Amino acid sequence: MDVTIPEETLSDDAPLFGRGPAHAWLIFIGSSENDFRDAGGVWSLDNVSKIRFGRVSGADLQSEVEADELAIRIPLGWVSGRHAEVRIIKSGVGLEFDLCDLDSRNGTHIERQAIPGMARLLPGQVFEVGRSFWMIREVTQQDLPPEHVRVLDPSGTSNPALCGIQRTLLRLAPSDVPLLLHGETGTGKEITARSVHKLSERPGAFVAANLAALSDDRIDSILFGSADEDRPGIFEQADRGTLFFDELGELSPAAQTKLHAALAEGRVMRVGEDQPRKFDVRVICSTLHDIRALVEAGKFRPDLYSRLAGFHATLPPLRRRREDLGVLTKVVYRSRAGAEVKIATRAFRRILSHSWPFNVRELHQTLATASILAGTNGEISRDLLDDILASRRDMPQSPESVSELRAKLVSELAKTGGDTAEVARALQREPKEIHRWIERFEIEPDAYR
Ligand SMILES: Nc1ncnc2c1ncn2[C@@H]1O[C@H](COP(=O)(O)OP(=O)(O)OP(=O)(O)O)[C@@H](O)[C@H]1O
Repeated sequence: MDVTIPEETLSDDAPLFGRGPAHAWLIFIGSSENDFRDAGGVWSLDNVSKIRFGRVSGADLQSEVEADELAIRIPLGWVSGRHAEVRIIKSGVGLEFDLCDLDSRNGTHIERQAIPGMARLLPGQVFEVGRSFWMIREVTQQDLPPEHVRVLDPSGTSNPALCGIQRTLLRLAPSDVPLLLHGETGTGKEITARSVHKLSERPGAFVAANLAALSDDRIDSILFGSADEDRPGIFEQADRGTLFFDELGELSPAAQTKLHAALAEGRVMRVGEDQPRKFDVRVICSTLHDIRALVEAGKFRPDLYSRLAGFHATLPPLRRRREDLGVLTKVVYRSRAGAEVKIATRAFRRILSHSWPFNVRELHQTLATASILAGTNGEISRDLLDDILASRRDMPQSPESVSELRAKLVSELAKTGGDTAEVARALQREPKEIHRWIERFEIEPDAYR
């Protein structure tokens, strides 16, 4: 089957060409044949002009640098003794990579296409050497090994952009600098916020709030608490801890004003009380939207933005960090199914070529379902994955029929001028759900503005 990888998945590296001295990493995505052992390994290619791939006996992947050659020895029977090599050429525009098959028994592939002897390999492309999967990434500077950031991300990352973000977040974690985490749904914004809170060693609680789902009249009691009910608001609950606001870009103007006032004053009054209460919170916000664009469009208060975005990080979508798919697959299906489930190599190729529009959450759910449905031999097959991914295309879990739902969504978008927060309120749904439907139906909310 022909698979075309969207160009977007490769583009991480493109802007780096021509920007000073080029550096690159070789990344081992992993192999389902040995349960993703050593997946996520990274080698710097500084001073390396050739990478040689061949087989080794035993269980461990081995590597050795000799002069300017990096020898990678893979413990898989599918790999030939001398299987393939990558020649690295320094050119005026940066680094260039030629992948050569050395007459191997099982061939060498780039994005699932067998290469005819030799082919140009682009950074960000997945290449396959005897059922083991690899990638080269160009990086702007000689970077720290990704092991240094594993403490923040439970599964670790070998993606240079995400390594950089996580390194910065690690350094900022013990401070009270407010963080704004931007990214598509399911990219791990909340999980990142929780990790930052854990590392901050702030003694208070981590409190997650979604103000976008609330009507303006309920916001006061949620933010500030209620004297009648003797209930603290979220600022009090998160005192000396971390307050996580989900979906910042969906805040109504009234909610923005209240939030700004509370943060500026550092104290709140419960509804029905006239005694101010001080709080000390570290704020982390997440958003699907480009808040700076909302500020420029006059839809988000600039003073609130500047108060919340001490550091603004954009978490990459899964399709732009395919080097992490081996590690993420291993972590996810192990935690769901224990060690007894295996993934067929054909199924892992499917995982590598799927675009994962709902990111890590979609990968989690797909593998969780697949682990349960895996046949009596305990193997997740390519056909099973295809069936699960195809079933998702059909519709969100909802009692309404697809056409009814779509019609309602379009009509509310038209009524509200494309205001998704308003649509969520009108349809009594979470804004996140509205965004998932919009993506699923490929609707362009801007067209209704
Ligand atoms: N690096 C990761 N390792 C393991 N699991 C992850 C990782 N990133 C995300 N997940 C999983 O993906 C799911 C979504 O993560 P999370 O809720 O943090 O995403 P989000 O970006 O906040 O999504 P949304 O915008 O829809 O709220 C969770 O089940 C989480 O466990």
